[in-house]
Amino acid sequence: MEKLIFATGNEGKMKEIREILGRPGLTILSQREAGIVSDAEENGTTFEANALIKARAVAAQTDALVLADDSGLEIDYLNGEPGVYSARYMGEDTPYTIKNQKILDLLAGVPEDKRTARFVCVIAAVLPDGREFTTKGTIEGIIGYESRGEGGFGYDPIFFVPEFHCSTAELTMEQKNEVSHRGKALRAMKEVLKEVNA
Ligand SMILES: O=c1[nH]c(=O)c2ncn([C@@H]3O[C@H](COP(=O)(O)OP(=O)(O)OP(=O)(O)O)[C@@H](O)[C@H]3O)c2[nH]1
Ligand SMILES: [Mg+2]
Repeated sequence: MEKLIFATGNEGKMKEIREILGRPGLTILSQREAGIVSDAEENGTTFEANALIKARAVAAQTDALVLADDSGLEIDYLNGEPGVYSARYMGEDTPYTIKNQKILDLLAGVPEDKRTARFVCVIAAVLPDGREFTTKGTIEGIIGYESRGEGGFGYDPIFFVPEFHCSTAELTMEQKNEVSHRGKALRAMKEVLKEVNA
């Protein structure tokens, strides 16, 4: 595993991925850095399906190992929404300040024990020989009463982790990666790839 291409267009994910998987001797390229344009349509209904769709679309254009991340925020009070549609919730180009405020408004007056939520991340790998693997990671938390913090990306300012008493946007990247859905799924994938000698 000397080179891998990550099938994502999300720079926030890419930063975390480099921090979690990075080691001397391993080149990690985003699909853009690899010069690959993906035509993946994320039309699956599960994180697993969409992660595989993204990984396969890039793998079809390279001989390198390809990984992809499909992730999202499940809010129990909203019946699991936005879930697999997290990036598209209220429109892909709508700023997260607006999306986050909308969620805070939808949960106005809802008591803490009903504000439970989780981030979910599925990592898919497509190996040069065609084998495919997926791993999953989650982090449980609650939707806060206000946006807090500047770190991370997306919904991080409204996602509070009880053991840290703050939002994931208030954690350092190192702290977030240690406990996050993405950190867990990527470390599990590292083990899988080691086992299959990829
Ligand atoms: O605050 C957050 N902290 C996180 O750690 C996190 N992980 C996922 N998300 C949300 O879920 C969508 C994924 O959707 P997604 O997997 O389709 O990714 P994407 O469209 O952004 O990029 P790509 O990888 O598909 O190119 C993202 O855009 C975010 O809205 C997060 N929000
Ligand atoms: Mg996407």
